[in-house]
Amino acid sequence: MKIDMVGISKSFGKNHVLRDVDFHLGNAEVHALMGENGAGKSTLMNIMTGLLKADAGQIMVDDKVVTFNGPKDAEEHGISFIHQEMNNFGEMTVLENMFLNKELKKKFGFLDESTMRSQANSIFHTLHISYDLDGPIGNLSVGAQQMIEISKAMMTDAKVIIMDEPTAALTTSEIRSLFETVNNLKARGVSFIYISHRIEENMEIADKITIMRDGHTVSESRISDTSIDKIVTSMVGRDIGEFYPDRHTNYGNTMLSVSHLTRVDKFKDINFSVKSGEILGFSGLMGSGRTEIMRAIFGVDPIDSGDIKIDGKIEKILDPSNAIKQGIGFVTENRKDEGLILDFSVAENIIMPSLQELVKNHMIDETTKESFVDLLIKRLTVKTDGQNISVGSLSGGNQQKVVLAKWIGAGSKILILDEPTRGVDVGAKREIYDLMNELTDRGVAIIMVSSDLPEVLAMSDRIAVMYEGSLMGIVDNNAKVTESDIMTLATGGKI
Ligand SMILES: Nc1ncnc2c1ncn2[C@@H]1O[C@H](COP(=O)(O)OP(=O)(O)OP(=O)(O)O)[C@@H](O)[C@H]1O
Repeated sequence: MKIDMVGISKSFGKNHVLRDVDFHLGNAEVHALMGENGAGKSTLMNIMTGLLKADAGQIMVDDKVVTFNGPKDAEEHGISFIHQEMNNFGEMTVLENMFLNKELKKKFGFLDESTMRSQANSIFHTLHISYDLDGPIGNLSVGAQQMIEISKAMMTDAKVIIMDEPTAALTTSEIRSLFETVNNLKARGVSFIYISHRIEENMEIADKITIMRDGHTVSESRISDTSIDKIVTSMVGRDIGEFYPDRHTNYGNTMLSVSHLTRVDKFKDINFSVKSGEILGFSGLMGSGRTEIMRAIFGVDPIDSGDIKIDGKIEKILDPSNAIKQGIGFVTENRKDEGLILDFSVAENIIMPSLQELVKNHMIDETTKESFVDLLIKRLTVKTDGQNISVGSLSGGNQQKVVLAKWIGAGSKILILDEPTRGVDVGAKREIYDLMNELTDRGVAIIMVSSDLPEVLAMSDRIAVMYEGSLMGIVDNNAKVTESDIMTLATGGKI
């Protein structure tokens, strides 16, 4: 099936998000869609799937003009959207999730469980996967849940599958099996629209690539006719030079140290420290306990034993407000649930941990607040229509920048960044790396949890590697350390 979108425009109020955009998806084709945060990719896809209505333009399926009044219309044409935040109900079983709102019934309204089971198993068979249909879906890894989403799409006989940042939370081997599945389905005639900020992956999996900038399509090319440099330049409209800035280090005192930190079933006997001016990378597979350690340090989860020292003094951090008082900031990996209040404005979110400094005579000093927020929005180049619009209406990458702005504004001395560049475009990534350098130059201690190995190797001064709740080692990062050394430790091996 092929889809052509022609002359698509869309505005939200005064914000012209898409202007006369063309997008062409061929039959049995993997088509990468790239562009900076806020370029309009999700909006375009929301129009293709009937979630939003375009102000102008046409959608054609196999050369026939179609009108989608809602997601059901698009689904009936075989178009399926797998969102980044999957809408699974963790307590429900795999089978229940797969047939949610699409339950098969026998006569008299009884559930036709055996047919549902055999349909689910037959899709699994096609995709060469196998999961326990009766286990809670919440117990599966993100990668496995993604496979279930693809299975769901296949059950609706999808001919076009749109994936938004599908590999952001996947391990290397899960990425391999996802790619295998995509190629497998492509061979059966399914097309994919693949939205990802990871250029190397796009080059590997896609046949074609469309690049958007500021609500326009700037180029469409075959992958074989383009290069990483060309893609980056057309995305940001300029040459950004190297991906990673140089690190120059000048350490001060130890700012944070933990000894024998243990939380039963999550992590055990963790010992490490981080100095002022240092970036300590935290590597490890999904579920290895990295985020759990950070949550405990920030007082979100309790610890069972061990000590946390700040500036050489043992501190009991019982909740996040204690942690903030101790100068700790936490950019969470899960910005939607923990990092931001989506209905609140950009300004309200940014000032949250800094309220005390902005209050004069029991009132927020509005002028100081405005210039404080404005400075941070400019510093982090947050693309927003103003500081008073709701954070929920920003694009994903810009929401991430707001979380960063919040903690930088709070003047944190110890900054924990959990997957700080997930979902962030290349240009903005570079800005975040520059910012990390600037913060460490000012004496901030940074702990960076990241699943992006090139990023860990480029930006960390030392790298701590976790495996199944244990710290396997902390390596000094020098030119000799390789991705495969880190992977060896992360999978329980020794180097
Ligand atoms: N419901 C909405 N109301 C108001 N503005 C919106 C809404 N949805 C999107 N926007 C705006 O449209 C612009 C494009 O957003 P979109 O999510 O399409 O970008 P994107 O290219 O997918 O970005 P990212 O890579 O960060 O996910 C942004 O400026 C965003 O603030």
